[in-house]
Amino acid sequence: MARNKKIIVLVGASGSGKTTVGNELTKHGIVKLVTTTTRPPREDEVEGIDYYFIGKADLDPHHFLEVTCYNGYHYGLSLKEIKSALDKHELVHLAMDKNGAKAMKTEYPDQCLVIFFIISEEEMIRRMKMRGDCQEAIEERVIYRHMTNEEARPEDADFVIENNDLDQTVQQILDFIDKNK
Ligand SMILES: Nc1nc2c(ncn2[C@@H]2O[C@H](COP(=O)(O)OP(=O)(O)O)[C@@H](O)[C@H]2O)c(=O)[nH]1
Ligand SMILES: Nc1ncnc2c1ncn2[C@@H]1O[C@H](COP(=O)(O)OP(=O)(O)O)[C@@H](O)[C@H]1O
Repeated sequence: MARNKKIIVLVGASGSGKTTVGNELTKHGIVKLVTTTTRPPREDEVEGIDYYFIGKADLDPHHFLEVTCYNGYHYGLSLKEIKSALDKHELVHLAMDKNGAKAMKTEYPDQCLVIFFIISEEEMIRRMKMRGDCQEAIEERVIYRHMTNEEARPEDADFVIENNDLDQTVQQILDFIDKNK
């Protein structure tokens, strides 16, 4: 695949801002890759925009570049989604956990740029509350953070950022992408 194509992978704990920053990147013309999940949709999530929502029985791993299990649900990037996007676009982005980022780095070593968001536990909880997550979901994600050492920078991160000021974060990421084109 052409080296000038770039896949921006946003990684970080729940509430760190992957979705919000991803939406801003979309506004800047960077196309979002929509992944598939067995998790039920949140109130404001839209099929085909946030995720492709499917039942567990419908997830055939042969159709996916990778599948991860996060907090009891499966998530995966379909081969169809990535192939069709990379045929048409130079620059794409998506949010993934660390397993997904590793798989993408292995598959697309020259194209993949992993951006890792640092967030304290206190701020993560505050933001999940602000997003409207229920207490149970928040507790599950905090436990998941502890169990998986989610806050540790992944070894394959290309850029690490504290998403405090959204506009600043987006600009820093756009600058980083420009430098690595
Ligand atoms: N490996 C992998 N991770 C994914 C994929 N899609 C989403 N994720 C990640 O799965 C985790 C859980 O996502 P979600 O339930 O939407 O929770 P959120 O992080 O609180 O918004 C997040 O770290 C997502 O970035 C995928 O296709 N593959
Ligand atoms: N830089 C920021 N400052 C303040 N709030 C933010 C910032 N980035 C995101 N948020 C808010 O934090 C919450 C969680 O963000 P979200 O993008 O859903 O995180 P993630 O996709 O990583 O789980 C949302 O309510 C969002 O509006």
